Amino acid sequence: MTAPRPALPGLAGLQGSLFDQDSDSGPGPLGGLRRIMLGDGGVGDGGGRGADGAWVDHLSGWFHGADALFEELAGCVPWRAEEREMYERVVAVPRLLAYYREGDPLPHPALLEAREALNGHYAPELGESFVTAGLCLYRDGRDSVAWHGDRIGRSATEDTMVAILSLGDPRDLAFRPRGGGPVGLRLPLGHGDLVVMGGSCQRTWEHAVPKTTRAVGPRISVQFRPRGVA
Ligand SMILES: O=C(O)CCC(=O)C(=O)O
Ligand SMILES: [Fe+2]
Repeated sequence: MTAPRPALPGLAGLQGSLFDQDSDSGPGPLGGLRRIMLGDGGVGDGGGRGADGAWVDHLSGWFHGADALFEELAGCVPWRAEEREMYERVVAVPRLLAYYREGDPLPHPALLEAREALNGHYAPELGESFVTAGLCLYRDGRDSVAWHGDRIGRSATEDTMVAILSLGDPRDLAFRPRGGGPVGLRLPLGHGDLVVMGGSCQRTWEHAVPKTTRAVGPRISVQFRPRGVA
């Protein structure tokens, strides 16, 4: 039996030692980004998969003052519980959500700075800008997101990018080839980390945040996407 949980996490769950004390939150330089190729000779290529042009960029500790940002987002974002049709069934989504469409004011100025920094770095390669922001709150290790690709809209047929700022307790972001198979990459996302999924990643690979029995507190994921990608 699962214990009932409050709609919002208690911030007491946060481990103080994990967080820096800087109250001014913002993105740092992107020079330290590391690109990991998926398939095609990269990770998860055990089955001799052909070139699929999927990649993931990762940068640990991109954000400074990430604890202040976490607390402000946890407290001021209008988090919603949702149901979603998945595999032709309606299921409760085990995480809380908020969505900012193109042109909507973002809930914190540091997220605007993050988006500007990402656009400055990636727009030449992406050919457009990140414009929407999806926020997810994983209250504890029972919250998760199942295997999926962000394939609603243009990303069903075109290469694109989805950039994620991870805040709060660490959780793994796992990757496997579309349709199943062994996990090709398990990326532990820490407080203030940046991960960017690019190329054909949404079409040819799936990602998930698996449930964990580890004692983890809340995590917030901020996903920046271009127009028409969800
Ligand atoms: O929690 C994350 O960082 C991943 C979220 C995700 O994959 C999604 O919302 O599409
Ligand atoms: Fe996703």
